[in-house]
Amino acid sequence: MTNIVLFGKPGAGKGTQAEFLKEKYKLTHISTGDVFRFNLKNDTELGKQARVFMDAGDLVPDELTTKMLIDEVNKHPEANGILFDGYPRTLSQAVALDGFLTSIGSKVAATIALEAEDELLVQRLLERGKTSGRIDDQDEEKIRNRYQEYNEKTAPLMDYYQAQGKFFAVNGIGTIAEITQRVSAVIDNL
Ligand SMILES: Nc1ncnc2c1ncn2[C@@H]1O[C@H](COP(=O)(O)OP(=O)(O)O)[C@@H](O)[C@H]1O
Repeated sequence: MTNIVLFGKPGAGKGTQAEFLKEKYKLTHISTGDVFRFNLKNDTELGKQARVFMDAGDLVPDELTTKMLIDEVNKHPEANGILFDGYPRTLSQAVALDGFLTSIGSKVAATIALEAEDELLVQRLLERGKTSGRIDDQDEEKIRNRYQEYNEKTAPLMDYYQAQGKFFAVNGIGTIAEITQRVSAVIDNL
């Protein structure tokens, strides 16, 4: 199983790249943001619990997120490999993911970060907010809060994966195809 973690700030293009990479490498794409939004839309119990955090641009608590993630992975026992998009976002989630993958005889092969500056990303999100209907993309203050969450809770994961020799950063600015190319070069070298 080749499990890849796609890493990057909000708006870095993880979801866009995932669409191409999952086809190219026959991976199962799990986006925690998409799963949460599906639950919000369908007003499930999980959706009810996650809504207040998501709408404010806060991270959903680890326990809830990790349980949901493990349930998602378990839905795909036949997977060739999983493309994790939006998980892990905290150290506790990264440790939980390692523990879970070890328990099923697997591991994270690489964490690939899409890099771009905050100012460019905030503009991208505001643009996306005009059409996506996502409440968390429509208000600059909520967007800034997501960056604060990222800087405080998610950025430390770079060191975590670097210490395991699994962290790769690629330039996230360019055409979609150029960036797919850069990420592919990392995967092809694993
Ligand atoms: N791993 C996670 N841990 C906690 N909350 C999460 C996680 N993944 C997604 N969420 C919640 O869903 C929201 C949207 O996720 P996503 O679409 O991946 O965001 P973004 O576009 O900001 O990268 C996050 O702001 C957060 O509230």
